[in-house]
Amino acid sequence: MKFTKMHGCGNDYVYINGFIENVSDPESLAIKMSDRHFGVGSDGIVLILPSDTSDFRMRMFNADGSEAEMCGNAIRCVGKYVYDNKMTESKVITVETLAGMKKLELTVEKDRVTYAKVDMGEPILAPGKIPVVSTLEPVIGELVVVDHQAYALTCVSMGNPHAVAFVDEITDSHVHELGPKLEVHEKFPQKINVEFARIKDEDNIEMRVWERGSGETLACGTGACATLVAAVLNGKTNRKAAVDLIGGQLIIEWDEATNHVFMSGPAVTVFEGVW
Ligand SMILES: N[C@@H](CCC[C@H](N)C(=O)O)C(=O)O
Repeated sequence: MKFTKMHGCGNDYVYINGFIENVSDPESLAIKMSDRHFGVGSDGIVLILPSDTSDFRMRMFNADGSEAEMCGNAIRCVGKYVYDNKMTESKVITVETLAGMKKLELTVEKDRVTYAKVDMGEPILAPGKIPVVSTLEPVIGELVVVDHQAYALTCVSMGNPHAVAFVDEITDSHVHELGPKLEVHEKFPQKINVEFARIKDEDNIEMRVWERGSGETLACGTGACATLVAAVLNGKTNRKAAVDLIGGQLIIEWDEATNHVFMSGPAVTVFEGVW
């Protein structure tokens, strides 16, 4: 089976062209391929498929085999894959996901996609739909207790669930110790992606993530969108800001007129292989 390893800001997935390859058990394939010692090594796998409603369809599986509704870094790479492999000639495409249809505008240099802007749709703020057990709406500063300490979290869904903690300094212990405990906390019935964010100024945010199903990754596109929305809800930034992640930078804008969030960032092919 042919595959392509790609990344967006270091958030790396194995991409499989479902137009020509048949994957019968993507959950276990994701676990095997993602293994960084015995597999290809990735944060998960992404299937690129035909769609009845959009130009293409994507399915995304975390490194533990769980399927996620949406992936911001992966959808930019899907745009690059289909354009670079001449599956479309259009620089504006739509992609069906479990979180609805997303529209991409592709930037092409020397016949290859280098960058993409994605309309990520409206953020979901109702607690029951994120989902989070909370009486607040929007869920700003929900106190979640871990090891007898309360953490104030702002919760946002970008189709997949996120909890954002604003901190003065992001530490390894936040990400590696608190992250996994929050991921499976009883307040989050479908588990949660956890973002730790430091406000640099009103136009710049630093963020690290503990992802549901994959652990720490070098970047999270939906997480960066959720963080910008959380920062605006808390009055900490403007509606457009740069989010600096370990693996690179994403530009996120929460447009007031449409209520849509727009994410712009790079898409990179690393190598192709045969499994
Ligand atoms: N890295 C992704 C998000 C991947 C899915 C996430 N771990 C989940 O389970 O919701 C991104 O770039 O958005």
